[in-house]
Amino acid sequence: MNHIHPTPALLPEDMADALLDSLTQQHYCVIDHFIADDVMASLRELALARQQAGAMRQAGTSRAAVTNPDLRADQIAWLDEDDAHPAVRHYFGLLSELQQLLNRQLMMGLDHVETHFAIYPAGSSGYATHIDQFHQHSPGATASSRALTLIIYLNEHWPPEAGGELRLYTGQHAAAPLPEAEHIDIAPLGGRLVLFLSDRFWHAVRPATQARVSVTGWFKTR
Ligand SMILES: O=C(O)CCC(=O)C(=O)O
Ligand SMILES: [Fe+2]
Repeated sequence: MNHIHPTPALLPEDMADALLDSLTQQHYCVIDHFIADDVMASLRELALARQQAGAMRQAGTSRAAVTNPDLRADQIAWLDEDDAHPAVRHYFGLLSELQQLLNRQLMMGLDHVETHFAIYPAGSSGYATHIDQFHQHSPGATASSRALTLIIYLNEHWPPEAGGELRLYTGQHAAAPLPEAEHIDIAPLGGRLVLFLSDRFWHAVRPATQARVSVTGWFKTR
């Protein structure tokens, strides 16, 4: 297993500045190498081990009220803040620093986070265009709303032809935009962080030829 050495500040200052600038200006941000390779490898290993152990289940969508792999092909496993695994502790440490930073600098009023691993199997259709706010919450979660979506990709090798991009629609739309509406495509490169305001961005996961591994979270207000 990988050895993880937490430092007093898990989030370097230049990274924090870039993140704040980008979030302020665009309401989303993409930060490469947000987590170190050893942390990524360790989280990835853990996600795959949970899958092997049968601890992941087919994700659902609230709209369909049932699992429907045509809408959403991923399997998920929720993460517990009390998990003693070093990589999970490191991850929650990062989230906590991030939450404090955003509350201090942008007054976001973030109260807590819910987070899960996600694995889209090789050859998956991805995740249809949606907004995160109206989704089913984790068992036992409160009805408070999702304010900020966070995704960290855990893919060691991801060639462009593998697809699987996160398609983020940059315009504001009352209903799901057409596939080619103004957007950016973000490749799920290992260590990359994506943050966006949960109630603002329609987004989709493009079909992928390889298994696509990530950890996704939502910071919620009270
Ligand atoms: O993995 C991604 O890039 C996005 C996942 C997503 O949209 C979700 O889980 O709600
Ligand atoms: Fe989403």
